[in-house]
Amino acid sequence: MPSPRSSRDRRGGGGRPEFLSLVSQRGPGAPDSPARRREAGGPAAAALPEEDCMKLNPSFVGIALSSLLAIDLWASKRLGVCAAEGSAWGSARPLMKVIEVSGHGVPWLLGTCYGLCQSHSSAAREVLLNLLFALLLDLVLVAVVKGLVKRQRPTHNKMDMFVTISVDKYSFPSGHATRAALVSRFILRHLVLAVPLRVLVVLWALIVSISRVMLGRHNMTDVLFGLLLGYALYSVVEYCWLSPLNAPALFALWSR
Ligand SMILES: CC(C)=CCC/C(C)=C/COP(=O)(O)O
Repeated sequence: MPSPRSSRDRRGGGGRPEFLSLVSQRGPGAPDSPARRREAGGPAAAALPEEDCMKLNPSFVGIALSSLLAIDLWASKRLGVCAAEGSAWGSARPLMKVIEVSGHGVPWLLGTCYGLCQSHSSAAREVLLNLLFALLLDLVLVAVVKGLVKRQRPTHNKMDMFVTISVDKYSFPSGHATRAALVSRFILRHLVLAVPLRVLVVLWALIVSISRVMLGRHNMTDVLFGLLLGYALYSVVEYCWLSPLNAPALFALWSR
């Protein structure tokens, strides 16, 4: 049984805690250092503790991720050809900014609310109410992820965007890309459109997404993740689909 004295000794003289730095614990002269164990020989000598091995060899996943991020930064900078008026495709910047507005939250929210006020059929009301729910869910989700990840926008981005909120200083994921994927999937599922129009909807989503990198607003990974998130979010919206049966109060608000 350990004596009261020995436990006091471990804490250092006078009852004060004793601090052990990693250097004194792991230095070559330290009693339990790997080097000492190797010198001492014996079966346990060659086996390094797992934590030491991990420090010496950065993991493969870590290297792969940092390489991917480096490629992302490099390629996104090269593709940011409309990032400023003086950039390689600077003359296309005004057109890119029109495309940017076409995927912005404000026109989509206002347009959906306007449609709701004008709709006379219960089917249109149901679809538009769910579109409004989808757009709001998207805004909240993107804001939460941006706030958690806090990835800065590319250094070549000029922050001259139309109506932003505080988290929009961050870039991961691209809110325009999530909205483009979500809205286009929604439209393709709930609007009866001729094939050329369906193709146009898909093209619009792709152009909005590509324009984020060309304008220098985002890195490619922000946009790719945004597209995946928006696509997945549509499935959530469909799963929680609002109808007069499960949300009668909401539908009563818009019926006349
Ligand atoms: C203020 C409202 C209603 C929406 C903000 C829309 C917006 C500015 C999103 C940012 O998009 P990116 O992340 O693609 O730059």
